[in-house]
Amino acid sequence: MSSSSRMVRLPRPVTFVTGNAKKLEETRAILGPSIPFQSLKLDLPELQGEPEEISKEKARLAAAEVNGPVLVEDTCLCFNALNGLPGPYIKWFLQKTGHEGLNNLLKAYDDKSAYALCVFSLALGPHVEPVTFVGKTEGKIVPARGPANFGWDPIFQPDGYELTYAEMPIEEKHKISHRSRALALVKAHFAAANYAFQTND
Ligand SMILES: O=c1nc[nH]c2c1ncn2[C@H]1C[C@H](O)[C@@H](COP(=O)(O)OP(=O)(O)OP(=O)(O)O)O1
Ligand SMILES: [Mg+2]
Repeated sequence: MSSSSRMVRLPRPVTFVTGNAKKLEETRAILGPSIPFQSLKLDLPELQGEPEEISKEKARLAAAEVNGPVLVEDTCLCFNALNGLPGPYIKWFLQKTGHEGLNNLLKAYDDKSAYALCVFSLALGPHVEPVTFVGKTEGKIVPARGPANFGWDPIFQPDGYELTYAEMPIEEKHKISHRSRALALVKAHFAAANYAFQTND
């Protein structure tokens, strides 16, 4: 069998759809040239449910919008003392209560442990079932330390580190982050799938 017959041809490169510039920046840095992609800034709806289902539904909506192959991701910050909440609702909790409010949520509990989840979904087109890739990093919630450049980075201290995500050099975050772990699986998927992108040039 020739290698070309095993190729899945896609009409154009994948579009990473996100309204979050920092996600895009990190994803570009982590992927480097490994997967060629375009990006589209679009505020997709904040959905409810389990993380993988939310991410898949985001991909379906994005693929319908783009009418082509898309990559999306949904990020959760889950507190063990709260059985995984705020989880996918972290964006609103952060926006409404801030770093201090998030710490206060755990005041009643000794257990400050938490994990960051990143769920990427790839949909090859509007009518193709999305596939998901999950990356998880365990840590704990601490009073904010470090520059407030990206979301809840100042209050998340990964296990095995004395620094919060915000205090680490970005390369250090990428070594262990929920996002780079999920993207390692995306990369492996692309390497195995041997997609061929038709380009216009
Ligand atoms: O590595 C991270 N370090 C710190 N904060 C982070 C990280 N990754 C996402 N975040 C924040 C952004 C948003 O407040 C929430 C996730 O919500 P989420 O819906 O996935 O992101 P979003 O609405 O900003 O962008 P999108 O258009 O891709 O849905 O956690
Ligand atoms: Mg969102």
